[in-house]
Amino acid sequence: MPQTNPAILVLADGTVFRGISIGAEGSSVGEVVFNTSITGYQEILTDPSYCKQIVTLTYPHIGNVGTNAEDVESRQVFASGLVIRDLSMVASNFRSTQSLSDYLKANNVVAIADIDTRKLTRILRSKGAQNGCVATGDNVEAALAAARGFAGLAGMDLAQVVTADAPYEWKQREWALGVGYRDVVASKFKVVAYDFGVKRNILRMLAERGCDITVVPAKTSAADVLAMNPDGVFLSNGPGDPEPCDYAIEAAKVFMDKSVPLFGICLGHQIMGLATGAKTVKMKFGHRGANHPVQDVQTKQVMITSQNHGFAVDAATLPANARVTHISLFDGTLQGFELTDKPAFCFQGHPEASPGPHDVDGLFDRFVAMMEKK
Ligand SMILES: NC(=O)CC[C@H](N)C(=O)O
Repeated sequence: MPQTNPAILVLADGTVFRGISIGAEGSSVGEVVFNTSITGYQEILTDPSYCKQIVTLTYPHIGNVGTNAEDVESRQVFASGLVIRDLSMVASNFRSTQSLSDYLKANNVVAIADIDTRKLTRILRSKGAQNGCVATGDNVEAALAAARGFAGLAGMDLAQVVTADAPYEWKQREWALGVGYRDVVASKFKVVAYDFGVKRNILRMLAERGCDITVVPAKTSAADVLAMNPDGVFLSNGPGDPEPCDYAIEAAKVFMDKSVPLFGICLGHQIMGLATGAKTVKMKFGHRGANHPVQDVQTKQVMITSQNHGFAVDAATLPANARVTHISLFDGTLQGFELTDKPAFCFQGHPEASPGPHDVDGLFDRFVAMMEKK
């Protein structure tokens, strides 16, 4: 038998799960959430929107394809911890360069396996998301105190924490088998993308469609962006509560006012909602997974989407010039809207997938068409 180190996950309500450590030594706090995706653990770990969240994967068997240097959505792991049922004993994939456990250790991520993730998920679903602490060892009291000491995500502006320090150019297109990543050769549109915690696959999908992209830090003013003379502005996904991101909400108002083609995803969608005067709310346990049905309310078409959010725009508070375009078929919450008098639209889920289905990637084409028209 290989040697195993004990680890615990303690929820703020006092529930204790005992398992084994499969990552770094130490402890970590955050909001405990669950994701129902079957694949894509490396993309999930490196999605900046998981900053200050401990991610539970409901799929029971994780790690079977190992990890590699390509399947990353940002510069580092952002999830505050990983919780799984069973770690695969072997990593078997032609692209794998490191086992999941070694990857977690190398990236200093505290992670626990061998716990009843079904029980945990049922607790989170019935009581709602709650704060927790994952730690190596068995100091339940310290972990409980840490879990209860975590302030929670409501009111937390994390976009300014994870964003890039300085602007940079993005050239990389989508990954292709046997080729890997290639760079854009000729581009048609100049896009400025706000980095609130941007996932790389969004940038890759824009580059694939002929966009020359300058990524800018979260607090870049609208005036500085307009001085770059963009054909369109993109507002990215990101962690935390959208409401305190007043700098971004102000910038979005300016782009709407000046009729600059504007596209927002996830946190970007919530920021656009707030910019129209609508309100956002914290959801009970949010949406995280790669199998969420979303309906286009005009065509009635149902698409299976990738999701990762814990806040939502309250559709009832949207102004008269906003038209609801998409709703979640799980709970009826708002999934997308557009302005009827401005070239601006947004989506709550993740059209870039990574991981997940590509049913909604037409939204990227829509953004390009909007810039073309302009
Ligand atoms: N993926 C995202 O952009 C998440 C947005 C926001 N942090 C939320 O949880 O709702």
